[in-house]
Amino acid sequence: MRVGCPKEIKNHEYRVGLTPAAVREYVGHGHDVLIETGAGAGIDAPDQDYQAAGATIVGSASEVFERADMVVKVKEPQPGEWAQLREGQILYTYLHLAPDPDQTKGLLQSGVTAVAYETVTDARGGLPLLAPMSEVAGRLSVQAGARALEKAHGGRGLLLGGVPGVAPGKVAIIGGGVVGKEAAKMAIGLGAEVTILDRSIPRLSDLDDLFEGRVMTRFSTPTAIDECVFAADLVIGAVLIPGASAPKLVTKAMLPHMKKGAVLVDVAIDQGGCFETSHATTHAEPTFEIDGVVHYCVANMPGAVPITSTHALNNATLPFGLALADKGLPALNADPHLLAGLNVHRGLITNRAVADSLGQEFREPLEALKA
Ligand SMILES: NC(=O)C1=CN([C@@H]2O[C@H](COP(=O)(O)OP(=O)(O)OC[C@H]3O[C@@H](n4cnc5c(N)ncnc54)[C@H](O)[C@@H]3O)[C@@H](O)[C@H]2O)C=CC1
Ligand SMILES: CC(=O)C(=O)O
Ligand SMILES: [Mg+2]
Repeated sequence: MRVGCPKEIKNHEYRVGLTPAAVREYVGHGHDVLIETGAGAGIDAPDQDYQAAGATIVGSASEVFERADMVVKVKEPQPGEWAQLREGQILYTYLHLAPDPDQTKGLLQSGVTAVAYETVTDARGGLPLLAPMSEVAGRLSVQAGARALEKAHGGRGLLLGGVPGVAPGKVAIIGGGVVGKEAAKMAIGLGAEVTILDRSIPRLSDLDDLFEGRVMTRFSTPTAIDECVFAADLVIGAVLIPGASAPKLVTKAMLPHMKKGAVLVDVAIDQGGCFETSHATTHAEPTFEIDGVVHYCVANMPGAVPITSTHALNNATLPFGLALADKGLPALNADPHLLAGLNVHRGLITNRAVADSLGQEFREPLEALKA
């Protein structure tokens, strides 16, 4: 198969779909790999490294889209990219379609077969291709929140860890999955007072064991959310219902009851956000303020640390990517976990949560693949 990787074009997105090490594996499996010139610049991987791994460097993204049987990316395709996709081609990347009807329409019209990293599953009920970026974003969320809390950045002017004799800041983390756990580690490391809210009692129990009393856990009800959000200096939104739009757990009406200059970091923004007042921002302009509350809603947080993120992402995407390249569409029939990643195929939506969130028709993926 001919596998292609264009340079990412989203605002301040410096990750790349394939590392030279991944290219070497695809080439070792007998595939041709096309890399857009400069695609690896953000991870300090020049064209020569890709050539040494066996790739062919091409001069433009359009050549990658035109010649590749499978396009490997990081972020959801941008409007100029949808137009270049076609039937019979596989797109392997993050998509986050539930809150994005325009992109969904673009993909449906292209006829492409689109496998979304964020809905591929594993045997333990996890999301193995989302997890590495959730680890990065979870850790970054506290860094971003701490910075936004600085007075010059619009925040309360509070140091999360306090100092001897002065109380630390309070951090409320809504959603105790991968993002929530990593955020908690960082917030504890800074010395903050941390509460994690989740709807899963087994998850709260695991977190309680893991942190040995260093975090408070709360079952996530509207009342518990009110209490924690109103008391917090920093709130991190980290909930997920896989594939679906995020539930709005912090409403606009709650903002006036929060501390002035408190910070909301909505990591779940890529699924539409879990704060009613969130809208996606970019690394160029990451924050905005509503009712005295600073919002940070960057939808590609891991793009800020592309070296760490790209290697972590490739570690996870490589085995499934090789299966797709080796077998083509039958790889989806052969592996229910990879099949769970199929979101769009030849003009059909094949992920139920995506279809339901968008109010569109759902087609069983195995049935769609037969069509
Ligand atoms: N903005 C960015 O750059 C990035 C965003 N993300 C996003 O972060 C979000 C979280 O991802 P993960 O931690 O990997 O998901 P996860 O599935 O590991 O954890 C989500 C948690 O939310 C909990 N939850 C669901 N409904 C809840 C409710 N009403 N109240 C409290 N908890 C609730 C679940 O029980 C689960 O423990 C996702 O939307 C993901 O796409 C991930 C990476 C980067
Ligand atoms: C998961 C995601 O949206 C990201 O890594 O950018
Ligand atoms: Mg995103």
